[in-house]
Amino acid sequence: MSIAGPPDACPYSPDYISQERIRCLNNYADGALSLASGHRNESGEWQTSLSMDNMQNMQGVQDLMSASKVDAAKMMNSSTADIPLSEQTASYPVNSSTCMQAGAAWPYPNSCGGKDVGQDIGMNAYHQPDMYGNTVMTAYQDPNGAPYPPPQNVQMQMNHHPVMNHHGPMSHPGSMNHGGGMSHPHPMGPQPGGMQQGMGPAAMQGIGQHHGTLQQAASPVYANHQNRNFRANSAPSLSRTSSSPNVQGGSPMNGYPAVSSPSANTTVSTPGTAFPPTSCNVPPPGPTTIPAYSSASNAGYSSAPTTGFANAQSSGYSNAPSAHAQSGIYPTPASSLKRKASSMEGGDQNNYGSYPPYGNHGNQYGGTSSCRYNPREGGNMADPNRRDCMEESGNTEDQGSMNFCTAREQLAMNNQKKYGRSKMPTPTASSYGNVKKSLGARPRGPSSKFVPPVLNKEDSSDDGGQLVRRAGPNKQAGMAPNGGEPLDDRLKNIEPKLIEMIQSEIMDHGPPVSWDDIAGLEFAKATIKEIVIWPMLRPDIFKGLRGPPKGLLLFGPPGTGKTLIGKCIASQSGATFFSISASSLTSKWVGEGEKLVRALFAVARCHQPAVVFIDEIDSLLSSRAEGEHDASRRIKTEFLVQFDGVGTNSEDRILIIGATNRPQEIDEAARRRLVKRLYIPLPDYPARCQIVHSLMSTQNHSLTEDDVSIICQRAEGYSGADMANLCREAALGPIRSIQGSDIQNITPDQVRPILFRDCEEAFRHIRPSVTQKDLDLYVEWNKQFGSGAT
Ligand SMILES: Nc1ncnc2c1ncn2[C@@H]1O[C@H](COP(=O)(O)OP(=O)(O)OP(=O)(O)O)[C@@H](O)[C@H]1O
Repeated sequence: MSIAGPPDACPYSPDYISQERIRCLNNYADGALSLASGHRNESGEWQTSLSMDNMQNMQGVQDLMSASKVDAAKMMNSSTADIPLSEQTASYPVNSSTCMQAGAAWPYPNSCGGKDVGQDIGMNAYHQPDMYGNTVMTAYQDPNGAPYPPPQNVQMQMNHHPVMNHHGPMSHPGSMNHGGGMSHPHPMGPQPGGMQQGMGPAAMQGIGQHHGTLQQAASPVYANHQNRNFRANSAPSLSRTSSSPNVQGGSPMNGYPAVSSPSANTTVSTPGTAFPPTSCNVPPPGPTTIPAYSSASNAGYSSAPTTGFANAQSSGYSNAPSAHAQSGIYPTPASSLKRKASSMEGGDQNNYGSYPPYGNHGNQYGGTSSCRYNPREGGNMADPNRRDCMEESGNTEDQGSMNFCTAREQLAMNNQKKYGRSKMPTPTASSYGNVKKSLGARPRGPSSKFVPPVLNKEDSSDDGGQLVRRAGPNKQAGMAPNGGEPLDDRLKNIEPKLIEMIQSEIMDHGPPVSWDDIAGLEFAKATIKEIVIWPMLRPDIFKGLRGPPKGLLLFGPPGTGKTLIGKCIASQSGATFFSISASSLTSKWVGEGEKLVRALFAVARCHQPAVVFIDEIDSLLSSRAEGEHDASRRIKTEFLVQFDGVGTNSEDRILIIGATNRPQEIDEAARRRLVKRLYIPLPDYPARCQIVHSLMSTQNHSLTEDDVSIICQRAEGYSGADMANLCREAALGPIRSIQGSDIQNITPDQVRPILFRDCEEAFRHIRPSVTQKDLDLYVEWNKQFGSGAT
C-alpha cells in the first residue's frame, strides 16, 4: 500500500527517473488508498500526499481548469467511473512522466535541508521548460510519446473553463488580489506573470469559498468528489490532460505536485518524484521541475482545490480527501474525525476551518511546523499561528494530526496574539449595540471566572450579598449563574436564573440620590422621611403601631420626580433599591412574570432593608377586567400574595413603592395595600427655579437671576422632566451657532455660553407635557384617596 521511501540515488539521474516512473506506475492503483488519504505507511512514517491518486485528483482539477466545455461534458459521461483504477491505468495512458511531474518540485526544499523552496530556489528556473531539454518533453509527452509544446497562456485556459467561469471570485479582481499568496514567497517560488495576474488567487478563492458551486458545476472532477468513484474518474482525466495541449499551456496538474510537497520527514516516498539527496544543493534538472506549470499551481491552482475540497469535505463529502491528495498538502487521514470536526467547524466559507490544509502545507514544505499559506491573511505563508497550533499539540509522532488546527484553536491563538491571552474577549454590552442590560443571565464567556463546584470558605463567609452557593463572577451580588445552590433558605425554590436576572436587571446600582436633588415636593419629602426613612433607620423605635407602612403609592403626572423619590428613599435609608417596570413584567418576561414576582420578593427579603420600586404599577395592579389575560391575572395575584407576605415577619424591612400616572386604574385591593398615597404634582415656581439652577450650574451660561425667574414663570405647567428638556434645548443653542465645519475642531471652552435667547428659543420647541385636564384628575383622585389631601 505504501510507496517506497526516499531513494538514495540522485533523483536527477536518468536512472533514477526511470525507476521512479516505474514505481509510480506500480503504485498507481493503491496509492490513493494510502498516501493520498494522508495515511501513514507501515513504517509509521508520514507519507507525502503525493501519490498517483493525488495526481489523479490533481489531474481532475487540471481537467477542470483546462478542459473545454465539450471535454467536460465528455468526462461527465465517461463510463469509466466504476472502472477499477488499475484497469483505467491501462485504458488511459498514464505515463510515468506524469508521476514525475507530480512530484517534481516538492522534494527540493526538504531534501536540501528543509529550506523553503520559494526562498532558495528560483522558480523561474523551473518555469522555463526549455531549460530542461528532453526530460521535460518526456514529462509532457502525449499518449503517443510526442512532446507537447511549451506552455501557452494559462489564463486563457482558465477563462475558457465552464466551471471556473461560473465562479465569481475567479474573475473578480478583488479576489485575485486577495490571494495574497501571490505576493508571498510561496514554497514553489515566484509565479509566472500570467498566473499571478490571472486566475491564480481567484481560483484559490473561487474554489475554496464556493465549493458548493463547484459541486454543481458541470465538472466531472468535482462531481466525482461526491462519490467514491472520484479516483476512477480521475484516471481518464489524467490521460486526457496529458493529451491536451492545454496541459502544456499551464496545466495546474503539473503544478499540484509541487504544491503538495511533502513534509520534511516525508522524504521521498512518492513515485515519480525526483528527490535530491540531502547534500544536493544544486537546482534540480529539468525533469524534476515543471516549467510554468508549477507557477500555475502556485498562482492559485494549488490552493484553490485545497481550500475548495477542504470545504467540500467539511460539507460531508468524504471523498474530498482526494482533494487533499490533489494538493498533497493535507496528510491528515481523510476519514479522520478530527479533520471532519475541523471542517465542520470551519465549513463556512469564511471560516478558518478550511485552512488546516494550509497548515499542513506549510509544514510539509519547509519541514517546519509553520503554516506557509493562509489566504485569510492575504497569503501569509509563514503564519506563526500554525506553528503555535502545532507546537501546542505536542504530538510529534502524528505529525499529520499535529498540524491540524481547528477554527476554534485558530481563533484562540489569534486572540492570544491580540489580547495577550488565549481566551476570547468577553463581549461587552456595547458589542451588541446600545443594549444596556440583557434579558436573563449574563452570558458566561470563556474569560469568566472559574466557578468551583465546591463551596469554598470564602464563599460561605460572604453573607452580605452571597445568596447562593457556588457563587460565580458576580459574587458581590451573590449570584451563581449556573444554578448554584442558594445559601439563603428563602431562595431555595427560586430558579437561579431568575435570581440572577433580578440582581442584574432589576437591582439598581445607580448613583445615590439626595433630597436636595429633588426640587420642591416638600410635603412629599417630609412625609416620606417620617413614614419611611426613619422607621427604616431606626426599626427599634418604629415598631408596632409606629411600624412603617409596607406600601407607598406615588401618583401624579409624568416626569414629576416619582422615580427620583424612589431612588432617594433607597439611598437615604441605606436600602437596596429594586426598580422594575410593571409593564415589562407583563410583556418582557411573558410566562416568567409570575415566577419573577415571587423571586423578586424573595431576593428583596435577602437584601433587607430593601425598596422595591414598581413603576407604572397600574399596569400590574389594574382593576380586574373581563377578557383579562390569564398570565397578567396570575401575576397580579402573585404580587398581592407576596405583598401580604412582606409584613408577616415583623423583622422585614421591605418597602413597596408603586408609581403611577393613572392612579384611578389601580385595583382597589391593591390600593388598600398601598396605604400611603402621595401626590407628586408638577413643580411649583420655586421648584422650577431650583431645577433650572441645578441644571445650568453644570454649564457655561450667562443667565442672571432675572433671566431664570422669567424663564421659570413662563414655564408654568411644565413638569420636572419638561424643565430638564427645556434646559437641554437651550444648551444646544450655542452648539447650533457653530459653523458646521468648525464643530470638528472647536474646543469646549470656545463654545459660547448659554444665553437667555437660547432659552427663549427653547420654549418654541419644548412644550408642557401635562394637560390641565389630567391635572384635574390627579387633584380629584388625591382628594379622594391621597394621603396628603387637604
Ligand atoms: N422634582 C424634581 N426635581 C428635580 N428634577 C426633577 C424633578 N421631577 C422631575 N425631574 C427631572 O425629570 C426627570 C424624570 O423624573 P422621574 O423619572 O422621577 O419622573 P417620574 O415622575 O418618575 O416620571 P414617570 O411618571 O413618567 O415615570 C428626572 O430625571 C429629573 O431630571
